[in-house]
Amino acid sequence: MNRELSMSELRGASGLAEDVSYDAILVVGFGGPERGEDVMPFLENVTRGRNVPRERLEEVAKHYDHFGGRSPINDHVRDLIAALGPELKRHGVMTPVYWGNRNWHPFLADTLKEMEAAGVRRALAVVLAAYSSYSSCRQYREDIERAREETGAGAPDVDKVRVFYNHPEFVAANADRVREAMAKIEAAARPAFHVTFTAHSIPESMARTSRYEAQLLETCRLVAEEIGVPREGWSLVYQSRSGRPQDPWLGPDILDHLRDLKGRGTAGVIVHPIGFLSDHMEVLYDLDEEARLLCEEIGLPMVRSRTVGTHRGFVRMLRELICERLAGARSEERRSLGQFGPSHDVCPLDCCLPPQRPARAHAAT
Ligand SMILES: CC1=C(CCC(=O)O)c2cc3nc(cc4[nH]c(cc5[nH]c(cc1n2)c(C)c5CCC(=O)O)c(CCC(=O)O)c4C)C(CCC(=O)O)=C3C
Ligand SMILES: [Fe+2]
Repeated sequence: MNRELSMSELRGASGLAEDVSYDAILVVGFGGPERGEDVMPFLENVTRGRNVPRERLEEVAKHYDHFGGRSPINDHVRDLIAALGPELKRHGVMTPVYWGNRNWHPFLADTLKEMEAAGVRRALAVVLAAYSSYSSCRQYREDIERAREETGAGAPDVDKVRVFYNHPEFVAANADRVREAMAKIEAAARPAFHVTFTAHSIPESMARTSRYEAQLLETCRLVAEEIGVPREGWSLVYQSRSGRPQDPWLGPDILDHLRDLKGRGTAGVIVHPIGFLSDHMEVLYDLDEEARLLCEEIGLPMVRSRTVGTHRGFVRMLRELICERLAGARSEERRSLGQFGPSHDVCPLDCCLPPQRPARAHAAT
């Protein structure tokens, strides 16, 4: 069988009475700094072992400094959990909700220790990333495993909910956000506006080991369909490119795309960050500062649409993803739209493998 066995399958295979229940939910975030002195240590955590040049780090540090060293992302997760808890209770789910981040406090390892102390044996992780890639799937799982090792023998088992890019509630929530943005444009001008979906760029070597691009395109297509925008009326582009300039990353870059739209005589643009779940630093800086400034320079009217954030439908979807797992592996309720079907609960062994990093064979001359 070409996939990792979950603890429940292992227990099932051993013939022991199978307990498919989880005794905690673990929300897993990216993490972000909340004060100036945390910016550099945070950036070092994010980029450890990753081929990101020092100059890029210093540049990104300035983005954070621009906002007083505070990323809003942790507040967004606090708000999301504050909405998710009552939503679960309304549906009879009393399971406690914990929160741990990959790159900043509260760190996963600290949360797992707290969970162990509270007697949690088995947790269901809600990873706050909608699409599959090494960065947005496997790296979260690796970081959870590292945190479990750090916690020791008593660390809870952690399974992860499926990626939800094609969940009807996710598509509908994104469509709603684009409609909100459209409402800000005068009705007569609206049809001439282009809808530009943006996502975090990743190295092409990373894109090759996952379904990131295909999933993004699918979500864009489904959202465009829901809001009635024809194929020529929308584009998927990429933002927040990092890494070394000589390594190819997914494009087109949003800034080149905006210039191109202007060149084609487009009346205006709605920019929707479909690749992100909240209006965090990559949205506030790379879109609201950088892209907006360019649009002002070239005279292209731009409306930035909001991410799903705490949209009620998005919160409902998270509750549904949790409930379908609590209901047991054989649950028939796995909603999805489009051509790909619901993604797997348990990642196959080759899911979102790390990119092949260029290795230096001999000293550069
Ligand atoms: C696919 C993807 C998502 C979406 C899925 C998900 O949400 O997980 C995402 C989200 C985010 N990325 C974020 C921040 C950063 N990402 C960086 C760097 C990188 N991201 C990458 C990919 C992604 N990133 C990659 C391939 C790199 C290169 C280094 C590496 O190979 O890992 C860097 C380093 C500096 C730089 O930009 O060079 C920072 C600071 C924040 C927090 C914002 C805040 O603080 O408010 C969030 C939510
Ligand atoms: Fe990132």
